[in-house]
Amino acid sequence: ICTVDNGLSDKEETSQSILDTLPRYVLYDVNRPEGFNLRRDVFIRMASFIHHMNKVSDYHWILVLPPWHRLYHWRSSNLVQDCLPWSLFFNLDSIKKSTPVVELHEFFQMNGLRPLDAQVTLQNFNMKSFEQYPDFSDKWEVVNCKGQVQKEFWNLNNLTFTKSLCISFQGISTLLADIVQELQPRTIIFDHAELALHNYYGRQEYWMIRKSMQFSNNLHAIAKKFKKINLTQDYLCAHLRRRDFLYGHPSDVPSIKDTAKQIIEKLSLWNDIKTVYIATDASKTEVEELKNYLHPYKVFKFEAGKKTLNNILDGGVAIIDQIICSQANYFIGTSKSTFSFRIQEEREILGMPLETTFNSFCGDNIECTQPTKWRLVE
Ligand SMILES: C[C@@H]1O[C@H](OP(=O)(O)OP(=O)(O)OC[C@H]2O[C@@H](n3cnc4c(=O)[nH]c(N)nc43)[C@H](O)[C@@H]2O)[C@@H](O)[C@H](O)[C@@H]1O
Repeated sequence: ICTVDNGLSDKEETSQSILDTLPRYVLYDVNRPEGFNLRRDVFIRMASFIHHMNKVSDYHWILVLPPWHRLYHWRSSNLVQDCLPWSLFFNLDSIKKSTPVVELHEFFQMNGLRPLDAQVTLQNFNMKSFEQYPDFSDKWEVVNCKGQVQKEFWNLNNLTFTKSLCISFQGISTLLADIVQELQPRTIIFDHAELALHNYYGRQEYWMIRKSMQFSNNLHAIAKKFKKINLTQDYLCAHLRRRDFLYGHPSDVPSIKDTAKQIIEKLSLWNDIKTVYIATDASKTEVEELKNYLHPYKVFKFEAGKKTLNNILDGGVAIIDQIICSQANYFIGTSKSTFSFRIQEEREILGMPLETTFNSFCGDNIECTQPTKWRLVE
């Protein structure tokens, strides 16, 4: 989807009066190592910014969905996982009902090879070492670039920019409107969009955009089929985030033995549940070890066959895990994992009872606090 095929070139002149009637576009990208579910959160912030622009500006603004591109956590090295459209994972009709968005290839059909008017790389303000009380006020400032500025987004050498600048940024995503007001671009790309914070986290607008992010019908159908065959009774879903979490958040990740112990403790409180569904990025060996500890409970895990994996890729498999966990009778997730947060949100949207949703594993022998209950606001 990252090709330009309509033949429009940057040489084509369009008169100012026509330009004034055309929509304007915001593109964005996120810090490379960030995972899928943090990126979903950044989308909400950028969508909120577009809503704001469409309230305050004379132009119609459209958000260009950044293609999914070789995420660090997608581990199947035999699959090509570049430049994937959002429609592979999400129901675009649903997203479009709440926010004006286009896929990158649709943007190219409209813009051709014209350079983007502006590339803005967001960066943090330098903290002065003597600053005892950091200043958290919303602010931005054009500055010298701190490090390397991304030159090729999504490996596309045909995406060029007329102007490129770095901006120290601290504040909510709607503050980006001031930058747009200053630069007056028709097309602009923000890099490191994750630095722009939520406008109203957990409020009405947040949930309106969040609800629109439904997964694709195809992924729902695969999850439904798996459940129909395997999960015929009430089940508990456990999301075990491991791999980089083992050293990133060691005190939040229990050993496999303790994970089993904590699952069995929960099951003992819910007499009707005798089946466990495991969603995890753990290795096969760890999953087998867990299954042994959980014996004689029935334990299931979704494994995509070769053909299915080729179609839905690693990202699709992860979403199927999330769909199945969202619909479970009881959910226990990994503290601080956005993968688990998104499941909890989905369960709120589905109206699952509170006590079955906001539960997390604790590290071995640690009395941990349970997750904040971010309730849905209509
Ligand atoms: C330490 C931080 O962790 C953050 O991860 P965290 O919030 O859990 O959640 P995500 O941002 O989604 O990144 C974790 C990725 O790991 C895979 N993964 C994790 N759990 C599962 C699972 O149960 N099933 C399947 N199939 N895949 C899983 C999946 O690709 C997922 O998008 C990252 O966003 C940050 O970049 C950073 O790495």
